[in-house]
Amino acid sequence: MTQRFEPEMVLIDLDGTLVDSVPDLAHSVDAMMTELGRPPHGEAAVRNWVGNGVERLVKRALTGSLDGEPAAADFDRAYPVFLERYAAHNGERSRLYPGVAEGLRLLAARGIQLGCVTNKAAQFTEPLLAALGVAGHFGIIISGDSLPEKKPSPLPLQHAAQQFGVATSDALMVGDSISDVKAARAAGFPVVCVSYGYNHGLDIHDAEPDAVIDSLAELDTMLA
Ligand SMILES: O=C(O)COP(=O)(O)O
Ligand SMILES: [Mg+2]
Repeated sequence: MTQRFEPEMVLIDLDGTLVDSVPDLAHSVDAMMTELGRPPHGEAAVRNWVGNGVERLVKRALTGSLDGEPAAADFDRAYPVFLERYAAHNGERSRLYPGVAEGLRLLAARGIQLGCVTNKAAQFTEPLLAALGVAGHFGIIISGDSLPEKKPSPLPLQHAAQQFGVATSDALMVGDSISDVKAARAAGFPVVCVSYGYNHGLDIHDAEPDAVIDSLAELDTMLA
């Protein structure tokens, strides 16, 4: 039986859900690596490293591993280079995934309140949403550094629900990664994941979201 949802508010993740931002992130990571005199990683590696914020991305690039901790001096040298490169190139090669523009329109047409909850730093989130022409859909935008904790903490989701005056049971989280599922579960939100995003190279079905969709437009078929 198809799962049915009846949300008053839908919170949507950014990287890997609304936007394929890896081309710009990988370009900036590789520009940083080159500037540090180190070999570039390429898009395929960077794709598995996105989703826990830009600091963690830079640490992953420096160590070549998901949980690696570089020497503080290496990080302090690399991080500002990455920030400067990404600020200059954010949005250039990034695109909305197919079905996103239509999916947002369908949600808005139902009168559902929309928020964007991302681990991306605020300095990059707002220009990216604006450049892709979708910023106006979101009544709230919560970035990775907007609050003391980011996903997988439930805090950003709880904060958005509170701002909209919506009970967590009347909310829905839509994301692409295990962090979105963990944050939603901890906040008491139902959660739907997209099949196409970034989940550190793992199948998102293994995280056991309530449903998996192949495009944001497909969500409309699951709403009561
Ligand atoms: O890792 C990031 O910077 C952003 O990730 P998110 O939009 O998928 O939360
Ligand atoms: Mg994501």
